Amino acid sequence: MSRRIAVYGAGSWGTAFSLVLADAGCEVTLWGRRQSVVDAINETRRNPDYVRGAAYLPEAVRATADPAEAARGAETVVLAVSAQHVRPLLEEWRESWGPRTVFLSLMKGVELATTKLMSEVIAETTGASPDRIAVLSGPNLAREVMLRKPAASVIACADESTAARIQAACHTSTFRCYTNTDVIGCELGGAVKNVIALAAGVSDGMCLGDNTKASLITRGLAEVTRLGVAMGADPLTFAGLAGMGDLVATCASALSRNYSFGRRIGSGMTLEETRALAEETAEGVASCKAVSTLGERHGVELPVTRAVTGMIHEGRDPQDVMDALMSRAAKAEV
Ligand SMILES: NC(=O)c1ccc[n+]([C@@H]2O[C@H](COP(=O)([O-])OP(=O)(O)OC[C@H]3O[C@@H](n4cnc5c(N)ncnc54)[C@H](O)[C@@H]3O)[C@@H](O)[C@H]2O)c1
Ligand SMILES: O=P(O)(O)OC[C@H](O)CO
Repeated sequence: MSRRIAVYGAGSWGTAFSLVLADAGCEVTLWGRRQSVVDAINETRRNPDYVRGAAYLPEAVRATADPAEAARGAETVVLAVSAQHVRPLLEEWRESWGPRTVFLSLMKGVELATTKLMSEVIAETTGASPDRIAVLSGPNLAREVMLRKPAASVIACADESTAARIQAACHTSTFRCYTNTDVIGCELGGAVKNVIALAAGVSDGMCLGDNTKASLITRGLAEVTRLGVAMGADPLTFAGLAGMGDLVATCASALSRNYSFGRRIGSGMTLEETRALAEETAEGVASCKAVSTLGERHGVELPVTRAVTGMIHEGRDPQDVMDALMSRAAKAEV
């Protein structure tokens, strides 16, 4: 008998990940907020609002706008809405899930109001224990995954057997999943790479060149590793798919919303103009501020994250921010 899985969020990643689950043999119920998106998926097997022109969804994916219907019979709940909006949704939906439901977060963000990671928000709102909460993170641009181009990812859970069960539900010939027990490291890697991708985009928007971008990415990796270690993560996680892997994909791809957002800022657009053009979720825009706060709380310096926060939340000029980064005191690399 195939496994039934509920995916909440019919945006880019929820839709593409539903295709992966169906390819792996699962029956998927995909919850979408808007009835028009749900109808389009059921009638055309495509999601024109988010992943235009991509592959057709398999018949094993059925969409609904009713969260309770999505939950029916599902042993695993996959969460793919924007990080800043998930808490009230979980509070609204939690009654429809059973006491043994396993949660898998696909979200890459830190809650601005509380500086909580998504696994913490899930634990607080649902009461689930750590062995029932997993996260998936890695270099996974939705459009490429939807076209079944080969990709890899990490599933992290404190309980190895839970991670292995989820791995079995989404491992396919084009989507290769690894397991890990470092939930904090994988989540931080996914959230902070969005912030560094904003910086990489700004750099490209300013035509600063590849040396600048490589330096920002590498020093960004150093700062997320420092923060992760201070928060209890394994530093090796950041050398893996959820760290370096996702930085490479996101900081170099025009498909990345965070990179594109930063690029527009760097090329001289105002924040308001940039926001108006961003149709989908660029999580780093809110998360940079939350990550800055985490750095202050843990006594960890995060110069690139601070620079991005300065540009996005404090109206600082990109050129001034770059000059300030370069004029920091000279120091040892590690
Ligand atoms: N798109 C990707 O390539 C990709 C890959 C890996 C991880 N992610 C992560 O997955 C998460 C979802 O991203 P996405 O790309 O699917 O975003 P998206 O913008 O394509 O879709 C966002 C989803 O959240 C829902 N949503 C947004 N605001 C809401 C609100 N106020 N109330 C209720 N629902 C709301 C939308 O209806 C939609 O289903 C993000 O945390 C993102 O960082 C995205
Ligand atoms: O489009 P972005 O910037 O949200 O990035 C998408 C994925 O997280 C890449 O792994």
